[in-house]
Amino acid sequence: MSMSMATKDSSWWIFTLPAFLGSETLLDQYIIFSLLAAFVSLALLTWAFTPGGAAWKNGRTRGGAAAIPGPRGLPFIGSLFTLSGRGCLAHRSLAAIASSMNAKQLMAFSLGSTPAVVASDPQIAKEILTSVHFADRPIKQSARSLMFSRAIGFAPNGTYWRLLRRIAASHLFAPRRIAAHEPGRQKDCAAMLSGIADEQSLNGSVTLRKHLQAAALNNIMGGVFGRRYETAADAASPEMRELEEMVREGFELLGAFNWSDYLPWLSYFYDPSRIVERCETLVPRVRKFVKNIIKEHEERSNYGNATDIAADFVDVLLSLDGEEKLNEDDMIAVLWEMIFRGTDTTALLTEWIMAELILNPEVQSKLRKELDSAVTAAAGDLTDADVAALPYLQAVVKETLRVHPPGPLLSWARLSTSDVHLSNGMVVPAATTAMVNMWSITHDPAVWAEPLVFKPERFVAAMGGADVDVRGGDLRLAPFGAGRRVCPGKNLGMTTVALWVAKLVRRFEWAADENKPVDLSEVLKLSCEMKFPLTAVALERNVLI
Ligand code: HEM
Repeated sequence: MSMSMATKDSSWWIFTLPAFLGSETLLDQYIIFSLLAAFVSLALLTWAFTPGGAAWKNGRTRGGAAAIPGPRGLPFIGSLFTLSGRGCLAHRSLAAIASSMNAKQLMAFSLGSTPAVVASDPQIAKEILTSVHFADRPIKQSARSLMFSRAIGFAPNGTYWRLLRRIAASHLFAPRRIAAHEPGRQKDCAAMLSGIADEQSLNGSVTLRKHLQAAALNNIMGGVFGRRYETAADAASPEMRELEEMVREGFELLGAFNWSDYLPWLSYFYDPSRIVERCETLVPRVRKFVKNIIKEHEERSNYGNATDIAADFVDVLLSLDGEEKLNEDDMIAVLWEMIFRGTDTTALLTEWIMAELILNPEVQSKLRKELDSAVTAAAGDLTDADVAALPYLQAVVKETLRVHPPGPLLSWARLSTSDVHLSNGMVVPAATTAMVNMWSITHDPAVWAEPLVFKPERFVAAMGGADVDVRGGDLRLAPFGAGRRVCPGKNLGMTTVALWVAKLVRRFEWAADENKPVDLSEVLKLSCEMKFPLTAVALERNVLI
């Protein structure tokens, strides 16, 4: 009897739902269920018929004469997995998808509810980076929490951002300011070389990264804060420890992939890396640290002297008057940002260069020959000016920027502020996040012959190569971006790296460590760095440096 009842009416359990869900009537439940089902079906249907995924609904990819192709990704989250995950190399995954979909010029994809495009073609990349409608950036939650929305990199395009760029351009990055800080740079470099020599004689090999990071931090701290940590005691001081720890934590927070940036509702209950909490802990530490330095400058009260060519950037900011005067929080944001932008990029680019020089001994000896004859000609130590005039050295730096661009997706994306019409007939709608896959362009055989071969000669005019402008003028190789938001630190970065490489190669012969062969695997964090820090044998040469 009970058996037949069960078979006759197998939906009896529905009548128990109101009790479980605490609802008064069954009708409520049906309505909720139907609405939910309708919503999910609609979302799935939208997703199924939308190139680029759900964030591109309502035909947003088809605003121009040509539609923007792109992968649908997964329902609701779109292509988030392409960018997230441990060991994920987003530049390579995006390049592979763009190539398979014939979407190198421009590809649409969805990052949760955020519509995004990526250009892997020099012409379209140029149009995006130089467009006035792409002069904003989307800002991550961590960057906003760490005050970066008031710093140069994330400040929206407008009066405040233009003011910051102008101040930085004339007081921090102008060629004469860079030249004025050369003595400090030479000192940091000399300290790095002796640290390397000591480690080599102690261990028989050198792990280069920590030496480069310390020199990079000192270089920025010197130019920006007027403070260097030169002696062993300085380097081990609690202040330096605190600084290093804050920088490391900041890098981790800014580099971490945060799902809530693209699925904002997740932030209410899912924050596995505790990003919000960690930012809240870090900010007061940063404030205290930077405020102390500002206070010391104020007490010295000679910042009226900021026109002094060797003044540091704190002096300059303190000396601003009237409408240009920044409040304390803005100053902290701007100063703190410089440390983040300026340290890892120069250190990790130099590490890639040294790795390539070890793997390509013939390039290393050719470079050393050029350096040795330059020292003879300069009748003394190598200066920034000598180094800038060495074509092979400059070509080695450029070739490394090509093979290992530190920001393979140019690090910080752009945001369109109105519809942008491109020369290929496509239209990028307003409020779209745009990336440029510089790595894909620099590895494209249609753009560069034998793209996987490390060949600095391709940049030396006298060796049949091309003199390519890497500072934003030629989108075949624009590792510093281009347009009005191009990297303002490009000259400082190039000068520093070229000087370091010149001195490293002149003072030591570099060879692979047999126990730890050079491994060019990448890891993409805030920038793209060597996954396994470079360890090498540095044999001291008998030269005056
Ligand atoms: C090898 C060294 C470096 C590389 C490869 C690099 C790369 C980049 C890239 C790709 C961008 C985005 C550009 C764009 O959107 O078009 C950028 C922006 C920026 N970089 Fe650099 N950078 C380097 C060194 C530096 C240094 C040394 C500093 C400062 C001390 C610096 C400060 C900045 C700032 C403030 C921005 C934001 C500009 C804005 O949004 O207006 N960079 N950098």
